[in-house]
Amino acid sequence: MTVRTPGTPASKIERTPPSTPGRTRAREDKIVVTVRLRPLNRREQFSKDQVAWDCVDHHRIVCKPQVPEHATQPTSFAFDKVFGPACLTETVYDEGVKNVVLSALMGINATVFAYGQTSSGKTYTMRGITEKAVNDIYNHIMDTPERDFTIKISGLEIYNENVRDLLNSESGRSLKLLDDPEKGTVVEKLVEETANDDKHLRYLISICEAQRQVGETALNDKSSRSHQIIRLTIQSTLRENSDCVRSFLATLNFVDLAGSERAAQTHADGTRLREGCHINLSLMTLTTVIRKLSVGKRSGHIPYRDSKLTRILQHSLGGNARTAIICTLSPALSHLEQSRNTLLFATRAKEVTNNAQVNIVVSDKQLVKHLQKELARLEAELRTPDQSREKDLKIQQMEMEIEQLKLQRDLAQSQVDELNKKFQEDHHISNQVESPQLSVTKCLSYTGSLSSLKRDKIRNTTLRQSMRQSSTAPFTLMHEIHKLEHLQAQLGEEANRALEVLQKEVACHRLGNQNAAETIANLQAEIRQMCAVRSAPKEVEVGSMVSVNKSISANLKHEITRLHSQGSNIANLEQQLENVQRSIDKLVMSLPNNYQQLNSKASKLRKEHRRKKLPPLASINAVNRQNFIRSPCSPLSTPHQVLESDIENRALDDEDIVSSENLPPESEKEETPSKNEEGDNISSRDNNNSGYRRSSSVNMKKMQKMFQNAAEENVRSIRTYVTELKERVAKLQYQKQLLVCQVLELEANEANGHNIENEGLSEQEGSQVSGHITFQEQQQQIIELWDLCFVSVIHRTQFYLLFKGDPADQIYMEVELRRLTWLQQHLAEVGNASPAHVGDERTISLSSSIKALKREREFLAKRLGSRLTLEERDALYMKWDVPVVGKQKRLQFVSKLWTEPHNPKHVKESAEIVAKLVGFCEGGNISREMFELNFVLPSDKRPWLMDWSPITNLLNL
Ligand SMILES: Nc1ncnc2c1ncn2[C@@H]1O[C@H](COP(=O)(O)OP(=O)(O)OP(=O)(O)O)[C@@H](O)[C@H]1O
Repeated sequence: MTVRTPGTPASKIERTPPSTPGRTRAREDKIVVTVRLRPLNRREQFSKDQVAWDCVDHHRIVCKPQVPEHATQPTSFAFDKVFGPACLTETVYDEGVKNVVLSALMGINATVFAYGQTSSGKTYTMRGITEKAVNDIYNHIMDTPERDFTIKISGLEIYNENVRDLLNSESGRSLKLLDDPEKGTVVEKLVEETANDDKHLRYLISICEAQRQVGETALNDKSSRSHQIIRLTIQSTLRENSDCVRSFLATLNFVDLAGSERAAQTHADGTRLREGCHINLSLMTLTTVIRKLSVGKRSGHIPYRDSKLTRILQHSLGGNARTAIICTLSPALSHLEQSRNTLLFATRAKEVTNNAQVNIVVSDKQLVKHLQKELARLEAELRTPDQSREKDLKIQQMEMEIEQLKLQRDLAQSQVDELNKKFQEDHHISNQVESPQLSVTKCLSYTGSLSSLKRDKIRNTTLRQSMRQSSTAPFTLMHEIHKLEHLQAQLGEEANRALEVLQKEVACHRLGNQNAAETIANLQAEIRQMCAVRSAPKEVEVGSMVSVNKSISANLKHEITRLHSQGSNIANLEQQLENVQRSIDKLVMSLPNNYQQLNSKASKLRKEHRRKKLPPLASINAVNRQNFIRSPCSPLSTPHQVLESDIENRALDDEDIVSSENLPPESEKEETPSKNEEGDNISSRDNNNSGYRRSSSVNMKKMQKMFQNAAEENVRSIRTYVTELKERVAKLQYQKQLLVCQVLELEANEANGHNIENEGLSEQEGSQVSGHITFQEQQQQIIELWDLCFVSVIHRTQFYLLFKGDPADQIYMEVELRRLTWLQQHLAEVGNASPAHVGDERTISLSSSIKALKREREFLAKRLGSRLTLEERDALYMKWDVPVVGKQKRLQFVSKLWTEPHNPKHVKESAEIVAKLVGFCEGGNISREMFELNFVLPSDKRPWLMDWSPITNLLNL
C-alpha cells in the first residue's frame, strides 16, 4: 500500500481556495509559529541552571540575561503565540494549532511541527497535541452526521535518513521514496490503517510511538533519535442520499522532529554522533528550505530533495497545506544559544507562506456512480419529452376520433331527421294518393315499449350484440315498409294509367277480345286488391315510430309476433305484384294476337263483304286506330285527343264492331285501291276520308310498332318496380328471419330454464358473461400474436397461467394486446433490418426475436433433463410424437411447445410443461406485478425474461 503526500491525490482532486472556520477567502497563509517554554526540569534545577527567557506576553518572549558578546543579537522575539512554562498543552493546542488541525476536516492539508532542541519538550507537546486533535476530530465527526468520514493512519520515522514504517516495523527495512508525476513523493509500501474509531486511532498512534527509535543522551534519557511523522488521511463525503459526489480529502501530519541541537552539545559520539549527523542533515535542509522560503518566496531553488524529511513534507513547507510550528524551548540559561537558534528558526519560519487549498475529490467509484445517476437522469429527461410527445399524439388522435365520431353522430342524426321527414311526407303522400276507403295494412309494427325490453335481460352476449345490431332494424324496417308502400302507390298509379290506355285501346278495337277483357278485369281486380292492402289502417304513427327509433330496445317478441302476422301480407303483396306483372305481360303479349286475330277476322269479313258487298275493315277501324295512336301511352297522344277518342269510342260502343253494313264492298276497294305496306288493298266508302284512311293504312304497321314499344316501355318500367319491390321484400324477409332467429334463441334459453323475466338476471351477471367471452376472444388474439411475434414461451406461459378471465385481468389483457399489436407492427416494419437500439443494448427485430426464442428453447431443453425424470420425458416424447430414438430429442420436444396457437389443448399443455420446466406454478411464484401496465422496464423479478423476450424489450421502451 502506498501513502500519498498531500500533493498526491488518491483520485481526481479539485483544489479550491479554503473556506474553513475562521477563514473567509483564499489567501496565502503564513506558517503559524508558536513558542512553548517549558519549565526547568529536574536536571536543570539540580544543576541550578538559570531561567534565561521570559514570556512577557502571549506573543513575545524575551531573553533575560544580557550577555555582552551577544549584545548585537536580538533578545526579544514575537510570534503568533508564546506559551509560558505554566501553560498546559491543551492551551497550546487550542490557541496555537487547533484551527490548523481542524482544517484537515475541511479538505485542507495540515501539518503541525514540533521543533526544538533535545529535551525541550517536543515529544511531550506533540503527544498532547495529537491526543487533543484526535478528540476534536471525532467530536467533529459526531457533530457532522451528514458526512461520512474515513480516517486512515500511517506512521513513519526518518532515522539516519532511512524511512521506516512505524506500523510495520517488523519488516525493518527502509522504505523508498518514489516520485510520482501526478502524486508527488510517495513512500513505497507504507502501511496505512483505517481507524475504526477514536480508540482504535489512539491505539495505532501508540504503536507508532512505541516503534520509534529512542535513545539516551546526555540531555534526555529517552531522546527521540528520529523524525517522526504520524499522518492521518481524512476523507469525508456527504451521505448516499445526497446528489453530491464530491468529498474532502486532506492529510494531517503530526511531525515530531528530532532535536535540533548540535552534536557537541549532546556530547554525542559513536552512534549518537552518527545519528546527529543525519538528524542535522535533515534539520539543516529544513532550515535551509524555511530560510529560502521565508526570503525568496519560492523564487529560487528550494532544496526539498536534499533530505527525506523535506521531500516528504514538501507541501507542508510553502505548499498546499496549512502549517503550524511549535518551537519548544528549554528555559535554562545553559541552553540559551540553542534556544536562540530555535527562535531564529521560528522567526524565519513565520515568514514562510503556504498556499493551502481545499482538496475536493471525485473518486473513480463516486465518479462512476455520479455519472450513472446523471446518465439515468438524462435518459429520463430524454424519455420524458418522447412520452409527452407520444401522449400528445395520442391525444390528438383521440381528439380527431372524437371529431369524426361527432361528425358521424351529426350525420346520423341528420339522416334520422331526414328519414323522419321523408316518412312523414310519404305518409302524407300516401294518404293523398289513397282513396279514403282504401288503406294499407302495415306489415310490421313496433309498439314495444322501452320498459318492456328493459325487463328482458339478455344473458347471452351474442344475443346482446345481435340485439344491439338490430336495435336500428325496426326503424330501417319501418322505413323500408314505407318506401315499399310508396312504390306500391306509384306502381298502382302506373298500372292504372297503363290499364286505362289498354282499356281504351281494347274498347276502340271493338273486337271484344275476351281474353283481353278478362285480363283487364283481373288486372283491375288485382290493382284494387293492392290498393286495398296498401290503404289498410296504419298501426304506427310517426310520433311513436320516432320514439321507437330513439329506443334501441323495442319489444322483440312483440315485433316478431307482428312479423309473423304480417309476413303473409308481404307474401300476398308480392303475389299480387306478380299477378299484376303476369297480367300486364299477358295483356301485352295478347295485343299482337289481337291484331292478328283482327286481321284474320277482317280478312274473313272482307271475303264476306266481297260476297255481301260490305265496306272494308280498314276503313271501319280507322277512327279507333287513330284513337289508339292518341292513347295516353302513345307518344302522340294529348289530353284533348284522348277526350275526343273517348267520345268517339263511346259513340262506337253501341255499334257492332264487325257489322257487315260497315264493311266496304270489295268492288269499292278495287275502285279506289289503296295498298298498304303489306300489299293489302284497303279502300273506304267515305271519299272524304279516303286520304286519311290511306295514310292510316300506310302507317298501320308503324303505329302498331309504336304501340308495342310504348306498351313494352310501360311493362319494363313496371317490371323494374316489381324487381325493386322484390329486392326490398327479400331484404325485409332477411331481417325478419334474423329477428325470428333471435326470438327462437331467446325462447330456447327461456325453455332451458333461463327465463330472463322470471329469473331477473342482473346486469352484472350479464356483463360477467360478456366479460368472459371478451376475455376468451382477447386471449386467443394474444396467443396468436405471441406466435406471430416469436414472443418468449416463458412469458406466454406466465401470462397464460396468471390471467384466467378474472375481471381484474381485463386491463392486463388490454395492455398485452396493445403491446403485441404494436410489436407485430414494429416487426413487420423492421423485419430483419438492423434494429434500432432500445434503451440498453437490447434490440427488437424479427431475427433477434427468433434468436432469443431459440436460445430460450435451448434453455428449456436443458431444463428438460434436470426437471423431468427419464420416464416422464419418454412419456412426453410419446405423447408429442418425438422419435424416441434420435438426437436432440429434448430440443425437438421443446420446439413443439407453443406452436399451435389455434389448439387450446396444445396451448394449455404447453403452458403446463413450460411452467414445470421453469419452476413456477400456477398462482405460485408469478404475480400480476410482473406484467406492469406501463411501458417501463420491469423489475428484475424475472431475470430469465430479460435477455430473451422481445416483449420485455418492448416494455423497456
Ligand atoms: N511543558 C512541559 N512541562 C513539564 N514537563 C515537560 C514539559 N516539556 C517537557 N517536559 C519534560 O521534559 C522531558 C523531555 O521532554 P521530551 O522528551 O518531550 O523532549 P524532546 O524535545 O522530545 O527530546 P528529544 O528530542 O530528545 O526527544 C520529559 O521528561 C518531559 O516530561
